[in-house]
Amino acid sequence: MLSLKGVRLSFGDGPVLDGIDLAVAKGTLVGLIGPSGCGKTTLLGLAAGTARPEAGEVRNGFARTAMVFQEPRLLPWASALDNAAFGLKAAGMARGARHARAQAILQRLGLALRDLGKRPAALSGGMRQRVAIARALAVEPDLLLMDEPFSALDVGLRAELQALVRAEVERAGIAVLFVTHDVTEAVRLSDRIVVLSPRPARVVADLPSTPLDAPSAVFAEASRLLALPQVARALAPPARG
Ligand SMILES: Nc1ncnc2c1ncn2[C@@H]1O[C@H](COP(=O)(O)OP(=O)(O)OP(=O)(O)O)[C@@H](O)[C@H]1O
Repeated sequence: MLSLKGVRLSFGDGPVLDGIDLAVAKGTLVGLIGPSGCGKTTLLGLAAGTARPEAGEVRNGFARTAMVFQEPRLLPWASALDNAAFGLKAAGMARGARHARAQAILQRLGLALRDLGKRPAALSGGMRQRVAIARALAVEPDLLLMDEPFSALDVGLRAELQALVRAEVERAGIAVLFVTHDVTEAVRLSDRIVVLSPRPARVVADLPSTPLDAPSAVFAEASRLLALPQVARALAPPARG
């Protein structure tokens, strides 16, 4: 279980998060939406343990937490296979074993055998993000934190990769907390959708959800959610001025 209770965190220009209460249980997929700049990435940092709250409490009771970012952050000199196996190498796993595990995951995520030896510069953006996701899954996390992991991808590819990731996390019973600006993504992946207010963020809605696949069902549910004022506010484009 990951739990945040009464969490506050400020930067020089005031509080970013204030009074955040949020729990993520084993094996559940929680989508996090909120206005631009409200503190979603900061919240993931607290969950990952890279930041500490100034008030309140963050408890991460999961054994292994892995992270996927919006951009792949791969080692440019290493092959797709070595990038995917990076966490396993760091953990001391022998070369043959780590390559076998990384290869199996890369192939399930849609990489062809011929691509495994290629460096990131020779891969498409979609393939690079598959490698980044494989790197996170290879360490067999029980909590996966993802910060807009599909937002740089084309719409068709996005839906394909969302379905593949959902199959992987459901297969392994991984809990997921992911940030998105795309309500259809939240609907495709989430068991719960948590909505944050503008900065300083707090939780303004915590909505039960059921992961959906059929496009008509996804769009119907997305429209229903967008009719909720908190959701519409969370996904509105940033005000210009
Ligand atoms: N290290 C930092 N120092 C100072 N301010 C920061 C720092 N990191 C983030 N902020 C500020 O905190 C606020 C929240 O940032 P954060 O990246 O968590 O928001 P976000 O909801 O993920 O944004 P977006 O939706 O645009 O990705 C922003 O106003 C940002 O400028």
